[in-house]
Formats: sequence, structure tokens, C-alpha cells
Amino acid sequence: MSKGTAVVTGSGQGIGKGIAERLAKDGFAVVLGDLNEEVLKGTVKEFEQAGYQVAYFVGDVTKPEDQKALVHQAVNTFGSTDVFVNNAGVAHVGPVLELKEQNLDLLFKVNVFGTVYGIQAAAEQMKQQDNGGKIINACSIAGHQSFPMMGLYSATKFAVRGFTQAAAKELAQFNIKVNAYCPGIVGTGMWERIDDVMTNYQGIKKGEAFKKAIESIALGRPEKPEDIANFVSFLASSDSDYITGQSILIDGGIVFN
Ligand SMILES: NC(=O)C1=CN([C@@H]2O[C@H](COP(=O)(O)OP(=O)(O)OC[C@H]3O[C@@H](n4cnc5c(N)ncnc54)[C@H](O)[C@@H]3O)[C@@H](O)[C@H]2O)C=CC1
Ligand SMILES: CC(=O)C(C)=O
Repeated sequence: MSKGTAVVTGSGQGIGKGIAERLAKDGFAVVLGDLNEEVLKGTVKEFEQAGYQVAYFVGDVTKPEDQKALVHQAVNTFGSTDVFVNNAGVAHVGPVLELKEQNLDLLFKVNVFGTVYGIQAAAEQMKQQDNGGKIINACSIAGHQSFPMMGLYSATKFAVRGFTQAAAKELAQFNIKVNAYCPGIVGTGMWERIDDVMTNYQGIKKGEAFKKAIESIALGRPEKPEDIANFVSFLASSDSDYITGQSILIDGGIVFN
């Protein structure tokens, strides 16, 4: 039996894809959103071949109209939006003193504006549904602690934590829960790009920055999208119905709050 409909932004690849696949296995109809049409269509094909109930929308989370259209796609195809995962995000690596307007603009637009527009589009629909819903945001260890060369990225993830708390307080009256997942070091395309930039800045060998980051993990291995998907599966389920406004670390032991 279908558990309802889950929408995941930035789910053509990486963590979002892992989350969408887990939610599909849990019994949700899934709607995948991504800016990268080619990658997105490849993932949709894989999901169809696996027998999952899937639809998709090519769009940009920085555009409120695209976030609304993504929710409409879910409602028109499967009848509701019960879970909305604001997963899409971008990283920037570089010292605070070198930050340019275009760096600030891109990171805040995707990570912060995108999350706010996603919360708005999802809540507008969920408020009309009898059973409320779950909004789940992508934060990071960098949303709990800032790291050198990651100041801009960290600032955006601190903002995601702030909006997660405020939205949880405002939307509780509609039975909408808002939480966030905070991964550590996940071996996706994002970390490949972080490693490339660190390599240039620090004059180290390719892969060294990633290796060094892994050495900081108590559990001693890089994180996999499945590690995060396990937790998002819980947040999307009724087992988490009494949790809201939290930004939870799933990092194998890097940041201890
Ligand atoms: N990789 C890591 O170590 C960590 C990642 N995160 C967060 O997890 C989330 C997912 O990260 P990854 O899967 O690693 O990234 P990724 O770069 O591997 O995948 C991100 C996906 O989002 C899409 N996307 C980017 N901008 C978009 C936009 N404006 N509109 C729609 N889609 C867009 C991309 O096309 C891509 O398919 C991000 O919010 C990231 O900040 C948090 C902690 C650690
Ligand atoms: C990409 C990211 O969030 C970290 C902490 O590496």
C-alpha cells in the first residue's frame, strides 16, 4: 500500500538519489526534482526499471515558481505531497577574505533561498491536507560548526538550521513537522569538487583532502548516501511524529554537540 507521496529536490544523483530510492522502497510514490535534466532522466529510468512509482520535474530550487510546479507535479500525478525533502545544495571552498559577490549570491540562492521556497511550496499544499506532512531539509556538520575554507557554505547551513526551527514552530499548528539531516563527509560529486579545490589551494595531491577529512571520523569510514537515507526514512515515517525543529547529526562522529 502506498504511504503517500515524497518529493526530493536535487535527487538526480548523490544523497538525494539515495534518499529517493529509500523512500520508494519504503512504499512512497516519489517525485524527483533536479536542475540537471540528463542525470535526472537517467535516475528516473533506473527507478522505473526497479518498479518504483516515480515522476519527475526538471527545475531550479532558486525559483519559487519551479518549487510550486514540483509540488503540483506530485499532486497532479499522485494526489498529494506528504513528504518534501529540500535536498538540493551546492558547496563553495575558499577563504573568507577571498569571497566574491557571485560566490555569496550562488550559495545563498541555492542553499537558503531554495530551502525557503521549498518550505513555502510544500507547506501551502500540506496545509490543505488532513494529515499535515513532513518537511525535511539538508543541513550539514557545517551547520553546527564552521570549518576553514568552508565559511560561506557553513553560513548557509547555519541559516538552514534557523529556518528549520522557525518553520517548525510556525507550522506545528497544521501538523507539519520540519526537521533537518546533517551529514558529515559523503563521497558524492560534491566532495570530489571540494577535494579538487583543496588540492589547488593547498598544493596537495588529489584525494588527500578527502583522506584527511575521513581521518576525522570516529567511525573511520566515509559516509554513504544510504546512511543518510536510513535517517530520512525515519523522519518521513510516523515513528518520528513527535519530533520537530531538530537538525540531527548523522556524521559517524565528527561534531559532538
Ligand atoms: N556530500 C557531502 O559530504 C555533504 C552534503 N551535504 C548536503 O547534502 C545535499 C546533497 O549533497 P550531494 O548529494 O553531496 O551533492 P551533489 O552535488 O552530489 O548532488 C546535488 C544535486 O543537486 C542538484 N542541484 C544543484 N543545484 C540545484 C538547483 N538550483 N536546483 C535543483 N537542483 C539542483 C544537482 O544537479 C545535483 O544533482 C546538499 O544540500 C549538501 O549541501 C551535507 C553534508 C555533507
Ligand atoms: C559538503 C559538506 O557539507 C561537508 C561538511 O563536507
